[in-house]
Amino acid sequence: MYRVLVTDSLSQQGLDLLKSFKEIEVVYSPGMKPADLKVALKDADGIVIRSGTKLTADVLDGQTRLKVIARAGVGVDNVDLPTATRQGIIVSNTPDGNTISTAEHSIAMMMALCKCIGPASQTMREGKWDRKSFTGAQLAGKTVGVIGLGRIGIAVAKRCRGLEMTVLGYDPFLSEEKAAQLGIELYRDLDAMLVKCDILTVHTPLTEETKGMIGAKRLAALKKGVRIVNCARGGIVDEEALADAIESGHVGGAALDVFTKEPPPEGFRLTKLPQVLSTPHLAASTDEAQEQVALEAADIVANFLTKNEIRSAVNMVPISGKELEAARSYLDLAYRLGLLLAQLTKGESVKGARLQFKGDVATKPVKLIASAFTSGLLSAALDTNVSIVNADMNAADRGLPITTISSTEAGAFATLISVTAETDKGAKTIAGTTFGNDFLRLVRIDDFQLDSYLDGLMLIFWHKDVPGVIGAIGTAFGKHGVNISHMAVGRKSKTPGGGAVAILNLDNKPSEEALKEVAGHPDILGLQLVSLPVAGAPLPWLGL
Ligand SMILES: NC(=O)c1ccc[n+]([C@@H]2O[C@H](COP(=O)([O-])OP(=O)(O)OC[C@H]3O[C@@H](n4cnc5c(N)ncnc54)[C@H](O)[C@@H]3O)[C@@H](O)[C@H]2O)c1
Ligand SMILES: O=C(O)CC[C@@H](O)C(=O)O
Repeated sequence: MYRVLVTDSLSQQGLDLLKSFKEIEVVYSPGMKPADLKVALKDADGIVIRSGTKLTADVLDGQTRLKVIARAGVGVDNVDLPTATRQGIIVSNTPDGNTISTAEHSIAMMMALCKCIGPASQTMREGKWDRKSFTGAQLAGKTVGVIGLGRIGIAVAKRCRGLEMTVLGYDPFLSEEKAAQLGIELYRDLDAMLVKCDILTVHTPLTEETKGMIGAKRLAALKKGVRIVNCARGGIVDEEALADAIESGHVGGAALDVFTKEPPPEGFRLTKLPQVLSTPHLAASTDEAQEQVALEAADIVANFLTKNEIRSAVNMVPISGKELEAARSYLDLAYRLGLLLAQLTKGESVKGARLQFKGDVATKPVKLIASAFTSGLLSAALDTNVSIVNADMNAADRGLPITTISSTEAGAFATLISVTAETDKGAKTIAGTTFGNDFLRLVRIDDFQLDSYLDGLMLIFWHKDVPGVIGAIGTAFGKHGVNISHMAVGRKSKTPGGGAVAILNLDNKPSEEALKEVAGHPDILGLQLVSLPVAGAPLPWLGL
């Protein structure tokens, strides 16, 4: 049974969807305190949050059971992504569900600000009929500057065009062609755009670069009387500088849905100013948006836990459920090769690894398949869960280069993954292939070609290619009650008499005594017992 926490208010449709999975127990606890959250997460496989829950480094640190965080909304600035990633926790958001509602809110705020709706309504509530104090501005014919032209910025720009405004835009990642199609005059220099705006609206994420992007200097450079809208993230427009600029009369007013600290602290200057219209982070709070993001977030968590599908992850290579399914046997193969190589190089100091993808596997997401290999290679050595989410980060932390080359040209096999570990003792290469979708095979150990199952307990022994060795091992294991389920032998040359390697797949673990007896055979040059997950086991490379 999987346990999923929901720690912010979530629409009923999302909760119902989560509860409809019989494998999932839902704990709905909106507004949980950080200290309780840390404890509750110890017994949770997944969590669904909105912007109220702060998954800080402290809260996430040491959470070994948690596998997936779904943010019902866009911004993941309330999740410590490096800590989540380091621990192999997938973080997903629902990027599309609240775009329109948030764009509409931005337009509503812009309109209301320009028409003095907030303060005028307040005077009416107070029983006054005051027509002299309020003179608004018409939007048609005004110039609006949109910073950040992603989903919401573009939806806002389109609506502004509909209101007959001139739309200027600044976003380093939008092409001139796309901007032209949308009727947006694109600027590559933010300061050149700012001096032209009657209204400025921001729609970027909060990043190191965008934090305080509109500070005192840029506010001073704006036209006198400019109006500012922020329905993206608090802090993109510097709050202190904005309050100063409004009090000085340079900025005409501001409409704010978001704040650096939410809720803002007692005595917060900005929201007290009459020229400021504010809402408590409400842009996405519509029935439609909340239903949509809740359904998407519930779907993300449930599908990950019950079907191992990864959707809208923000901390790993993007991959659709279909692509993941198509690459699943290769991910599993690469993970097992990594795990096997780690055991074969035990006691050596691994300096890096080289991967070669040949044939069909090269048409799949090889970066992710390489991460699955790395998760296998490192999971034996690290006591943290190493999955495709955090494998590359863990390798980089250890200064372990993992390089890949791929070619769609098939060789002797329709598909082949070869992996080589460079260690202080030299290089060790193994290679594997898939037989159908479900059968994973080891086909090479160094210079030996063979065909062995890649699962469960495997006894690998290097021996002289002379008669009697295999029979003697069979007899010894028979005596000690060890059942052999499969055997593969490979030798370097085509003719007998040289070196050979054999792999026995075993149903049960041989005793020390049995291993000693086998190792004592005069023609056995070395042996190693290794262990891989049984075929069809849960997927450790996904953190499961
Ligand atoms: N108030 C709310 O309730 C609410 C609801 C939804 C989203 N949001 C916030 O709105 C913002 C935009 O969301 P979105 O879905 O459009 O995101 P998005 O990722 O689709 O778009 C963000 C855009 O910002 C641009 N950008 C990034 N850095 C920039 C920079 N330095 N200068 C200029 N442009 C830059 C990106 O290129 C991108 O096009 C986010 O901060 C999100 O958290 C708020
Ligand atoms: O959870 C919310 O309502 C806010 C959502 C919004 O800030 C977002 O980034 O999607």
